Amino acid sequence: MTPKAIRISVGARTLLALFVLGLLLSAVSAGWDLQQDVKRRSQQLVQDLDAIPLIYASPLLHSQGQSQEAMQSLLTTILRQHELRSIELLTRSGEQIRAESGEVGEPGPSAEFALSGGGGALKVQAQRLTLMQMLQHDALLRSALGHLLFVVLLGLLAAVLLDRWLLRQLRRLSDEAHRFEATMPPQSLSWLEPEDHGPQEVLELERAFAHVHSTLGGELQREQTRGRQLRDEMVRQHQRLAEVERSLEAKRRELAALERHDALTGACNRREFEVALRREFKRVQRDQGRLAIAVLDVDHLRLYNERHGRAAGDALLKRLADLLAEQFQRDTDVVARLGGEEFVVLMPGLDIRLAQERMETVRDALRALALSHGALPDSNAAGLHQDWVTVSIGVAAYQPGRPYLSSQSMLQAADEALYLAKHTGRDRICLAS
Ligand SMILES: Nc1nc2c(ncn2[C@@H]2O[C@H](COP(=O)(O)OP(=O)(O)OP(=O)(O)O)[C@@H](O)[C@H]2O)c(=O)[nH]1
Repeated sequence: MTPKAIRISVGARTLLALFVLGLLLSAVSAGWDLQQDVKRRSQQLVQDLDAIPLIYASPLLHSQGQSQEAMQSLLTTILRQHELRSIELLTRSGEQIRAESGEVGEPGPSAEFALSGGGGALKVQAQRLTLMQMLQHDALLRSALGHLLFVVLLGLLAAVLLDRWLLRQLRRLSDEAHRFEATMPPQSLSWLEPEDHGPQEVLELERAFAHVHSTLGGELQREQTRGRQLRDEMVRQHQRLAEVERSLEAKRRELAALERHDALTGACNRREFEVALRREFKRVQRDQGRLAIAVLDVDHLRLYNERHGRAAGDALLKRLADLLAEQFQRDTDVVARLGGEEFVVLMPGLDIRLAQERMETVRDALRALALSHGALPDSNAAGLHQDWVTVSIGVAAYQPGRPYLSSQSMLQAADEALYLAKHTGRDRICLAS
């Protein structure tokens, strides 16, 4: 087993972390002690300065009776002995003698003393010691600082190891959790680098994470499948609804057509005709144009029904409606069944003569069909009647010089003309007067 293969538990790593913390605390404490020591040394320096006049009062007084070189030598000795920056003696005769260490850098504290017995004054200035100077002079301090550095380095090393062994893997696990995508397959241990040997707890955490991942993924897939099925069902229902709507629309159109057309013959019904008549009548009144109406009635339909049956009578009515539809194909023409065996044709733009001509054409076309009646009352009376189905027609027209007050009075005039045609022998056209 290589050293890398040894797994270190989270507990051990926590201990390591506590150790690092302890080291750091020791380092801080040592740094604090060092600072206090420096402060103490500064105070000591001031006290040393105060002691100088007391220690050297007598030699200084005595030296003033000697040569300047002797005084200079004494000052230099004191300077070196106490590691001063400078020392200056003002003799009682007013002479000024000075000795300097020649050190550069920041000056330390200074003090001035009057020498007892009228021996003049002494001015001293200490040298402020830098950390390096202190270290040079103090072996104990050097040793303390060395230990402090060692502890700090050890702490840093331990922190790096802690980060590599625990925190980095926890960070990766956290990243993985952020990138969590339930629809993607779980990545198992792939997020650990091959050379990584994470703590057991982290591996178990990762396994638990992968388990939750795969469970959620499965659940999500089931939900997605259910969602798809619901969507498909909705599409099917939507299509069914659309089919029902289409069929409803077709029925509605059929119904609308039935509302406007006669079920047996397919011609317009009475209501549709009346709407058209009112519309065209207003127009002709406004434009002072022409509008003709012809009312047609099958002659002796009752007898025909009795002879051939009602279904044959229906077929006859349908035949007549088709004939009229063929004859009147303009957009403005309206062919309608008023009820029973009675039809009406609305002919905008035609005066009474033209309408009569068109009706003659209808009669010719009906005759050309040669629909045998077979039950006409006088069919056997030679020369009076042919044995064909015939129609009687009454025609009325709105035209200049022949206006009607209303569409109804115009229709009534056509009806009266039809009545006349019926009562003057049928199979003919009568014009409204
Ligand atoms: N087959 C069929 N017959 C109908 C229809 N509507 C009405 N009739 C018949 O048409 C006949 C109309 O009879 P009448 O009013 O006496 O008129 P007619 O027999 O045609 O004689 P005239 O009109 O005087 O020439 C009745 O017998 C009705 O039953 C229908 O839709 N189909």
